[in-house]
Amino acid sequence: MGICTLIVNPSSGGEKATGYLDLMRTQLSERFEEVAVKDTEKQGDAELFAHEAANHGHDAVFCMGGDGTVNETINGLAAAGKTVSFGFVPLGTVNDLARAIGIPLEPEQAIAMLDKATLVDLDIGKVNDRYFVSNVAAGAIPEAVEEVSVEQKTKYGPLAYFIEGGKALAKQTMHRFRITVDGETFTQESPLILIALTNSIASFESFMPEAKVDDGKMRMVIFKEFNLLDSLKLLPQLIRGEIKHSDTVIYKSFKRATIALEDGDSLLTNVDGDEGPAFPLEIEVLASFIKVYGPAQT
Ligand SMILES: Nc1ncnc2c1ncn2[C@@H]1O[C@H](COP(=O)(O)OP(=O)(O)OP(=O)(O)O)[C@@H](O)[C@H]1O
Repeated sequence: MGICTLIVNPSSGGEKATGYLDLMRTQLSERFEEVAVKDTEKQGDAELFAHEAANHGHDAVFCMGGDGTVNETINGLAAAGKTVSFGFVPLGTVNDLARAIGIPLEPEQAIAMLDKATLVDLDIGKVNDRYFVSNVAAGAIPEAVEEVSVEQKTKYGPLAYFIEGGKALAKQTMHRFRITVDGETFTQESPLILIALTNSIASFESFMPEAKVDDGKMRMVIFKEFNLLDSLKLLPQLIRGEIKHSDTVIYKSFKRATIALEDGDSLLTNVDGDEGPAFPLEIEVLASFIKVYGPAQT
């Protein structure tokens, strides 16, 4: 048995969370003798609540929310450095970690899954002083993602990111990066660098099919300057999950990397869907760092 904390972001996914609270509380009561529910009110609350729960010796921390809430909860747990199990009900637009682990995207099913859930190992990433569970992006796409409005998300769902991202890539703003990947240093001009910890990026599950949640590695995809013909070649490769074979990208599988911006521009980064740290970036994978409730293995 034991004690758990349930962090709820009432604003996530069009204010769906509160409607599932009773169901989730009942489910957790089957496993834990005490369930402490904490509602978030603003940015940083989920991180603080997770950190407190870990320091108070709670056995597990769950959250209900989108990727932002999941990221904050992981940051709170990782910074506390205690062994606390993690679980979540995906309520956002994108839900990349849920897709990677195989947690149902339908909240009722995700809650029901906890009945027979098993704890699985999960790699997490660290970029400068922040932790992440899914991806880091630098370049045109992160600049564009900041522009996606709540109205666009509601109307188009994850497609909103692709529309804005596609428009931004078409503009082809190149930046000069100095990159070190597991000891190898090179310089490359690129409009976009993506670092993926799991298979799914912006809800696109076949982006990196070879990425497993506990393989102790990350993948870096550095897009080269490309013309219309290149992008027509790239699209089917993307859809088939073969981006690593594309000659329009440089692909690296790695454990540790640094990325510096050489051309003096400032450039936004995006970490798990929200604005990330400034350059230079120091990135590393923390293999099997946390245990997460996932579907029972058959
Ligand atoms: N009570 C609240 N009211 C409004 N905003 C909140 C509240 N609590 C937390 N937040 C904000 O919600 C953000 C996280 O939202 P989250 O990503 O979980 O859901 P979402 O935006 O619906 O999902 P997605 O990003 O997948 O669209 C936090 O960064 C925080 O700023």
